[in-house]
Amino acid sequence: LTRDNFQSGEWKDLEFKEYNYSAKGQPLEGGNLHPLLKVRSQLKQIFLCMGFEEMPTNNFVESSFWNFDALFQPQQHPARDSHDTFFLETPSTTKELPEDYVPRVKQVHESGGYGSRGYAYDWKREEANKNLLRTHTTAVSSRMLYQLAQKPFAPKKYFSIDRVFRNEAVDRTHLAEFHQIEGLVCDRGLTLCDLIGVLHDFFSRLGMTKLKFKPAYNPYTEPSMEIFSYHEGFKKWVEVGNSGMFRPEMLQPMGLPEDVQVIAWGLSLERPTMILYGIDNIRDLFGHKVDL
Ligand SMILES: COC[C@@H]1[C@H](c2ccc(C#Cc3ccccc3)cc2)[C@@H]2CN(C(=O)Nc3ccc(OC4CC4)cc3)C[C@@H](O)[C@@H](O)CN12
Repeated sequence: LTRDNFQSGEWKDLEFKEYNYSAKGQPLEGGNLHPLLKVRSQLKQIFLCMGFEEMPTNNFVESSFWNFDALFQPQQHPARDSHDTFFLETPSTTKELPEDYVPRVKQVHESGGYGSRGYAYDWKREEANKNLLRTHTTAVSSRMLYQLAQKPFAPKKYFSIDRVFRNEAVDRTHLAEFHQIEGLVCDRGLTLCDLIGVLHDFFSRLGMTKLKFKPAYNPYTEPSMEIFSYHEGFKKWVEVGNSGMFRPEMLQPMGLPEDVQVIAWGLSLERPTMILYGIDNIRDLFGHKVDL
């Protein structure tokens, strides 16, 4: 039956078969949410249920100052080399740094303070001005903690889940960029026990109830711990993240009260997604399939 033969009246001389009301319709090809986005919203819900606020991470470009110097990461540290970090050509430098804070960062790098000996080198403003693609969301954490220090102190719990960029060799499980997940708690009198406790709470919400911790090193946390979880499926311990207590050399120059500590941890979004979805090549997570 068409519009034409209906309007012309031709339909009266035509023969039509019975309408089959139980015929199945065409399968609807709806879209699917991307696995990364599904795991990201699951993790966001976990943080929100734990009372954490999301940090604003909508700046991929960062200054070396917030990405490294504010975190007490020395200017000669290998991670600051262009072999590990993507530096920008245009705009190559930032002009906006808090001029009252920069001298305190310079001082703590050069001669320490707050019980630290510092690194005894000439800290250069030009190095701190260099723009880069942030290598970790801890750059955002440093900005947020500095802002927190500019107001009368109130405890805070922050989280971030966003893209970070590292100039590293790519392989089956590593790309030059990945999504970092980071949580931090800022309060008076926090200890390593509080860090271990919040890690058990967080990872238990991901089904990981058997954790163990190994001493580690980060330039901006002391003590630091690698986090391992026993994977019943693989029957082995899997490294599921890194954590630590931000150093006084990072927190004190910001102006946070002396009795305030910050515990923090991080993991990637790709690793849990690949394991949860049984994906063994990270390229299968992104775009067209490139068989190497
Ligand atoms: C360039 O590598 C960095 C990335 C990424 C990572 C590592 C450290 C941090 C951090 C931090 C930090 C530390 C102190 C203070 C603030 C932030 C963030 C991401 C993962 C961190 N890792 C990681 O995600 N592993 C992981 C996480 C969850 C998971 O869930 C499965 C369902 C069971 C499985 C695995 C550990 C390793 O994969 C590691 O080899 C790769 N790491």
